[in-house]
Amino acid sequence: MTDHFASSRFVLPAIAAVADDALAARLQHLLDCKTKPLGSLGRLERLAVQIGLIQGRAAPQLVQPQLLVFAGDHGLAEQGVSAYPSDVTWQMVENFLAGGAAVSVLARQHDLALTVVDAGVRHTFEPRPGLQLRKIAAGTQDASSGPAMSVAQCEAALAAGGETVRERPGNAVLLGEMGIGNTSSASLLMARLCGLPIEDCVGRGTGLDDAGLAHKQAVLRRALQTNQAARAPLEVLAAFGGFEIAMMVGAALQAAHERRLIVVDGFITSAAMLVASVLAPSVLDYCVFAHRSGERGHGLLLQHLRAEPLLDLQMRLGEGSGGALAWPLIVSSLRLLDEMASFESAGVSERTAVV
Ligand SMILES: O=C(O)c1ccc[n+]([C@@H]2O[C@H](COP(=O)([O-])O)[C@@H](O)[C@H]2O)c1
Ligand SMILES: Cc1cc2nc[nH]c2cc1C
Repeated sequence: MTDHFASSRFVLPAIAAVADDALAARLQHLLDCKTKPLGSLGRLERLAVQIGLIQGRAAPQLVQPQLLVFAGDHGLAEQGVSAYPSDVTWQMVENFLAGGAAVSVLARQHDLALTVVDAGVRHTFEPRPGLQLRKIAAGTQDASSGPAMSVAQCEAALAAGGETVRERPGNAVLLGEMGIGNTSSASLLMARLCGLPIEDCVGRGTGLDDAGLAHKQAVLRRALQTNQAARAPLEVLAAFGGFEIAMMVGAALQAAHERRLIVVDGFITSAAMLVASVLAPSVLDYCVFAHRSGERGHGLLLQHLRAEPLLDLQMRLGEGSGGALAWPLIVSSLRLLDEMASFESAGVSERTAVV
């Protein structure tokens, strides 16, 4: 346990750093022996090495990938910081479950087990398969007039996120989210934890126009001012909130503890990984950042995390859609490591030594 948790019920899971120079060299050697010019699989080679290190073996495999979409509502949305009304959050949860959302299509296409988690939606859902009811409260409080949630609620959300992962099988989790107003939460977390001007961290979210963006910036400046005193990681998370964001933090910490691969989606999911990395820096060893979202601020956040996203499709949808799209690339990196012939086995001439 670290100091942050001195008086808390949430226990930070132990996370091992994945550094193993001998295994990294072995994995790279295996890739270098494959029938291809040295290094020619580029980013896919680093990906295969990373997953090998996470699993601590030279023949890594991915089994039963779990796509977890955490949903929550935001009191801050009442300040007009989104182009859409809060009701879209619960309506989209229904759409995820009915199979009609982008992430539902992609999860089907790529055989990803999709679970939607009600982290704090302002709506009562009927229980059904594929839906986990873990509501902390019916939406957060308005962060422009006080903390979005109490520290106790924040801890409960972290714990619930961890339990969601613990209960699921497999060795890979893809994280996604749904919550009208949550780009505001993500921007506030980024500004406070990275020490950046809020203007560099704010974008148009679901599609604000210029006036809407200016208004959003003014509201977020007020939220930062109101929560001026929040500096410790858990206080910052509680102040700027998002029950779905806090649950993604807990889910990532638990996944890394269990040495599972974590596939990170867009801006909001990355902000959750920022919080997780402040609590436990080695969590980033377990993360693959699926894409650079079109949301202003995401590029800078990825730079801050020293993350190298796999894709840039100018998407800004969330839901875990970027993670689901990156999944086949991740699988391919391991198939290439496993199945490609070596120069020796295929009888192909090796690189000529330059004299
Ligand atoms: O993933 C992203 O980068 C991303 C960028 C912009 C918007 N979103 C999605 O849009 C919603 C938040 O946007 P907003 O404008 O309501 O703050 C939320 O449901 C997110 O999943 C997601
Ligand atoms: C329709 C809609 C779908 C979404 N999916 C994730 N965020 C979203 C926001 C809106 C508005």
